[in-house]
Amino acid sequence: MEGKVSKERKIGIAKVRTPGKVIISGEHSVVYHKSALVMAINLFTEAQVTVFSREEQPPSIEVKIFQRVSGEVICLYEPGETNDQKEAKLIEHIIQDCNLIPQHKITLLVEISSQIPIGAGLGSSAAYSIALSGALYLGIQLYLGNQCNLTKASLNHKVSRYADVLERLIHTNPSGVDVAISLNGGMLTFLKGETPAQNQITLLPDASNSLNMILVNTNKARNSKLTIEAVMKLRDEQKERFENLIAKIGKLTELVIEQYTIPEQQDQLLLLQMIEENHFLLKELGVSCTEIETILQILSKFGISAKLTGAGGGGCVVGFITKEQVVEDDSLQKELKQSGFSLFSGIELSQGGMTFEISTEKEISKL
Ligand SMILES: Nc1ncnc2c1ncn2[C@@H]1O[C@H](COP(=O)(O)OP(=O)(O)O)[C@@H](O)[C@H]1O
Ligand SMILES: C[C@@](O)(CCOP(=O)(O)O)CC(=O)O
Repeated sequence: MEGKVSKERKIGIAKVRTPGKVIISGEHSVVYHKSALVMAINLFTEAQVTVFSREEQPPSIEVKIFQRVSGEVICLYEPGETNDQKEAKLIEHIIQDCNLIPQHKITLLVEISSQIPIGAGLGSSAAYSIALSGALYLGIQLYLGNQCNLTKASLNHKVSRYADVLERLIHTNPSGVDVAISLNGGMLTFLKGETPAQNQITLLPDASNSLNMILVNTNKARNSKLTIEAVMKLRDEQKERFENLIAKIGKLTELVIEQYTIPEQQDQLLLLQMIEENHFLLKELGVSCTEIETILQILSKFGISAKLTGAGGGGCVVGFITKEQVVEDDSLQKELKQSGFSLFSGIELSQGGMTFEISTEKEISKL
């Protein structure tokens, strides 16, 4: 990619890395101001930006976005023909917010790479929004020579606002929970406020629970936007039924949060029952599908309590077992595979959230 910009002076490189997530309880109801419990997982999206200052005319701020998928490089965004794209709107927003005047001659080459499957309910859109926003912001700061003034807090603040802009363009009405967990990492509870500034985020540093978690992908790609819109349709067409279901999921989630935060109240079997009840309510809300139900049946044969995670309609199922429970992994894997599903291996909590690395000609700094 560098060959394309040989007449330009390289200023530096910045990298942003941020995790995906699993919603333990509260998907959909979180959009309607009920609490959600969510954890970051060890699958990451990374964006690397290389910053060039151009010498030749005309002045302009050029951004190109590439994605690396299985060794192949695909162009996601180039200036010119694709200006109605969501990425173009984000770039415009960040340029304005950074007061970058068009007299500048700057090229930002962004390369995205991701371990998070897209459209699987594991927060790929939020991780993409954060990684891209962070890379663009850091690229501009590098160009302006402002990198020494950056603090982690100010970066988090900027990136959460920018990522929210892109998430709104990808989804219809995101709650903000995915951006919050990806930025912070670990485990947290999230309550949507009337404005994003009023969102309540409570980090759960010591949230340890005696349950083990497994993750299964239906391999049925779907779009969160459509599922969120289907729930909005239910709200508009069957108000009472919708409100009843959202209230029940909200209450159940509060009880699940207690299980994770009040050690004296921990009751593994009760928690497993609540996971199953949560799935039943999500199914009633209309966001399950045949593939998810088939996975639930398979998992139940192995004694695993499970629910869909994320927007539903496809995507992933999260299953829980007690530490004492023994599951025949090979048989489970075989049965899931035969039906076209995949069991993730090695998925665990990611304590860290978004991280940055900046390198100029002279220095390397990590934030
Ligand atoms: N790594 C990525 N690169 C480019 N776009 C992405 C990436 N991840 C997510 N997206 C965008 O987000 C959309 C999927 O988001 P969504 O339906 O919410 O699924 P998920 O549950 O995985 O977040 C994609 O259609 C695409 O527009
Ligand atoms: C359905 C919802 O609660 C979670 C969506 O998660 P995902 O996009 O499927 O990863 C929507 C939201 O909170 O914005």
